[in-house]
Amino acid sequence: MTSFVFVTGNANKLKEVKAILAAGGSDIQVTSQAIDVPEVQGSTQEVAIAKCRAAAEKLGTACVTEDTALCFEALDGLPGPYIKDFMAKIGHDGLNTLLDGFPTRAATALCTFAYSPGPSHDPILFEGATQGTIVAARGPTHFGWDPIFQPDEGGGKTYAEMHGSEKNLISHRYRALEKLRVYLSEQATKA
Ligand SMILES: O=c1[nH]c(=O)c2ncn([C@@H]3O[C@H](COP(=O)(O)OP(=O)(O)OP(=O)(O)O)[C@@H](O)[C@H]3O)c2[nH]1
Ligand SMILES: [Mg+2]
Repeated sequence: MTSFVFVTGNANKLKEVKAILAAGGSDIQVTSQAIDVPEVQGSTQEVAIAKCRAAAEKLGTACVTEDTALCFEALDGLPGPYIKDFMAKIGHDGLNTLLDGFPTRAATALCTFAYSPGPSHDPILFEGATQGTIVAARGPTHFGWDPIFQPDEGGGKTYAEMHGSEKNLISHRYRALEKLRVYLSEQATKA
């Protein structure tokens, strides 16, 4: 059996991670720690590495962190890793308005899990992406920008309109977590 400490302050992320692993029949046990770690500016990979490194130093043990970015094609990938601040300041309507006048509303939801074997080690990254379109908000509003992201594979529904089990089959988080799961299973077999 494998386990990891997931450093996140986001209850929705934790819930989805547990649901995705359970749906896949994985025996990986997840415990969570809501410690505050700084998030630097930079590429999604630089942000993920710095956050995981800081979390491992603070915890003094191996850990997993996760960063989610929402990248607009028309804006060359922005807001990207800064989506949290954009959501907080301009919300669903503002994010839609931002794209008015551009030829495309295409967007990529990008999830980056980072695994650190412990302090002073380089974190390893696992990325997952889901392509979609930014639309006027539809569906329940309990998780971030779910109501304005309509994945290409979602049969016309936004993430928010999907049942959790539906989102978890095609989501950026599912795709990245699957790579982490395979890596941890391989490590456990080697040990
Ligand atoms: O609609 C959504 N569907 C998702 O699947 C999803 N995953 C993350 N987010 C939001 O995007 C920002 C990422 O920032 P983020 O990666 O720094 O996360 P966070 O600060 O909330 O938690 P953490 O850093 O403690 O893990 C935050 O506003 C999250 O709420 C999502 N919104
Ligand atoms: Mg964060």
